[in-house]
Amino acid sequence: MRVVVTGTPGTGKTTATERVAADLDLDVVHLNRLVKDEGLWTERDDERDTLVVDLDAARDELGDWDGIVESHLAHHFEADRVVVLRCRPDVLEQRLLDRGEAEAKARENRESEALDVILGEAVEFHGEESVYEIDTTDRDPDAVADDIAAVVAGEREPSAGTVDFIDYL
Ligand SMILES: Nc1ncnc2c1ncn2[C@@H]1O[C@H](COP(=O)(O)OP(=O)(O)OP(=O)(O)O)[C@@H](O)[C@H]1O
Repeated sequence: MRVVVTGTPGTGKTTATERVAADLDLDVVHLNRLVKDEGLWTERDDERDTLVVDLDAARDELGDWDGIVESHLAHHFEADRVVVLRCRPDVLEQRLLDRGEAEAKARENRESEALDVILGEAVEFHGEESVYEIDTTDRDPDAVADDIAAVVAGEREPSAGTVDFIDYL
């Protein structure tokens, strides 16, 4: 079973999937770490202080994977189920600022979250029947991890478009 966990930076993918890995004894790939460790990028985006990921090289590196891949780019990979973590944009912006991100980056991600950018891509690439949206606002990481585990176990119905953050633009 291949499950990707995607979502705007700050929705809590790394935090929640670390707990799922511990609870379920599953392999979890944190793609951002793999990209850095293996040099799977093409250039540095100095303005955004990020690396431009080489998705083909990342696909090759992952090979015939099983378990969970976590990243805001994870929905670009083939998968059986696609979890999209969501967070109310003002809360998301604050989480990013608390994590030490630059104001411009926090604001950009707040706007992207309000516009459903990643959810839209996930549905476009995989179809609504494969997408599971989980709102992490006001929920602790263990509760989010339980919801992801329920997707892995096949105990949740697909859901997309269940949150509406457009008023937070
Ligand atoms: N459920 C939660 N409630 C409150 N804060 C959270 C929650 N999950 C994560 N956080 C905090 O929000 C910040 C972002 O979390 P995390 O790094 O897991 O997000 P991410 O989606 O993996 O981000 P990135 O895509 O940049 O790796 C961290 O400081 C983390 O401690």
